[in-house]
Amino acid sequence: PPSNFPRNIPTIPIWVSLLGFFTNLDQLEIYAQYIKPSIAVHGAVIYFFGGRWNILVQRPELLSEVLKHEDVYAKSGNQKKIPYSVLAAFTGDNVISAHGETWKSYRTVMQPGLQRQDFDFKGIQKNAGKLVGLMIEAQRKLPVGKGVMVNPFIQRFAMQTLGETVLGTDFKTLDSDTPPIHTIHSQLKAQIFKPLYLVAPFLDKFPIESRQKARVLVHEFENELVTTVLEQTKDFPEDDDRLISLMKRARADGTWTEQQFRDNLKITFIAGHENVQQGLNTCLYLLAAQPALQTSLRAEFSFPSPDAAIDIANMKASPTLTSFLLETLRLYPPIPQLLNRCTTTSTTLGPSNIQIPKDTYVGWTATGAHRDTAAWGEDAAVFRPERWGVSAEEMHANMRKWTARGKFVPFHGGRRACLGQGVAMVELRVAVVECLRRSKLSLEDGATVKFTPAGLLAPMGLRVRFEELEKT
Ligand code: HEM
Repeated sequence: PPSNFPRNIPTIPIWVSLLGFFTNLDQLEIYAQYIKPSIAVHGAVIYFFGGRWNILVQRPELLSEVLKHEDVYAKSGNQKKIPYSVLAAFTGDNVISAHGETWKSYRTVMQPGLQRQDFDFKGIQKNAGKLVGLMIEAQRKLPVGKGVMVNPFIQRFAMQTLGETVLGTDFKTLDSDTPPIHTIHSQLKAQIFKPLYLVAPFLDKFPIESRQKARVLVHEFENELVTTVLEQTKDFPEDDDRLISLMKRARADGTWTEQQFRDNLKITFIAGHENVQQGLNTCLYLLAAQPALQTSLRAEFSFPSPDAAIDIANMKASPTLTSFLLETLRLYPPIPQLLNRCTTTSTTLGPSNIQIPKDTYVGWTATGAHRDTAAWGEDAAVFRPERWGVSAEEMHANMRKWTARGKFVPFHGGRRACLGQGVAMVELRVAVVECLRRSKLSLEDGATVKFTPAGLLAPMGLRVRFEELEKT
């Protein structure tokens, strides 16, 4: 690491960042074996990622300090950090990665559209119903004992729901498994999240054939997305207050440039479906592995008829469902690590005075903060929903308190907290309840589940068996 990096925290050897590439360890195993022993003691470590050395923080007190001082730890996304990379072309300059006045202009336009209270919950339920129907149908075609590969179905659900809920667009991903946006995006993702390029993005400076193809895919994806959304929303009324209409008005009145509109549309599509997708994958894994949990969740809901609408208020008040989701997001945060802040001045972090020079990338491991034994107790790595409290009210209060303290940060916190948290939680609640009301879930016998080696955190290639329940 550079000579001006802090001396009082350890350095994780560079090869640890490459383990996901040349071993079959998943990122939870890599964290537990190679990062935790140092970071748990010192609260932060020096860590190689994204082609540079960074300061990676775990201890919640340090993390909340970073989140609070946004002027010192300024957002600096891929477009600034690795502008030449395929990843930067994919995500562009957007509401998640921008800083200062540019970010404010993005957030001012988008916040009212994303934090509405009147989303189409019936639409989410309809999609969740289709998702479960597709998975049950796939199960019927499999030999006894085999399970359905759930990720492709969940991805289609997450894209469709995002499209209808916030972009006013029917991507048709639940009616066909090969709509263009789904196909291009799947091909692109296979390229983008290769661990080697996440760790060493400077390789994108070289004329590597697969990366050049990935760049072409990025353009195809952007054009397909923009064209589909604009076509489907062209007749929306002038004063419409859905997110997409607010974004189109910002483009038309010059608040945003054409590229800013495109980049923010892309990031809404990406962040709006992928994180939910990975979160739901993990939910199905944990449910399938714990039949008793399914029984208690099922007992919490009663449905007067198979088509009865799900009552969202009832779901929020449900302690078993709430604690299940919070505990899932704690142990398996879909965004497990982020290194996208850069110091605007030299600074000192925490009581042990970690001296950080100007222009240093700082980030955190949510995996680590969520499993920090000083913050969560000796059983921090154990799935124990009861830790959230007794009533749903108490659980929500704990969530807010623990987010403010930096110990529960799946949606991060402070001014830059996720704008889609409300929608995401509703999607997860509805999808979980729909799955349980229609089926019993189990893992294939002897299945060993591994998580992703890098990037978003989720079980890889998860197969779940669905046993259809009698309609009540
Ligand atoms: C389980 C699902 C989700 C998770 C775990 C999640 C997580 C996060 C995290 C960790 C951040 C902070 C990123 C950073 O600091 O660099 C973030 C920001 C953001 N998320 Fe989400 N997200 C989820 C769903 C969604 C959805 C469904 C949408 C939109 C429909 C969304 C829109 C956003 C936006 C716009 C921001 C930027 C906020 C800002 O900086 O002003 N997210 N999300």
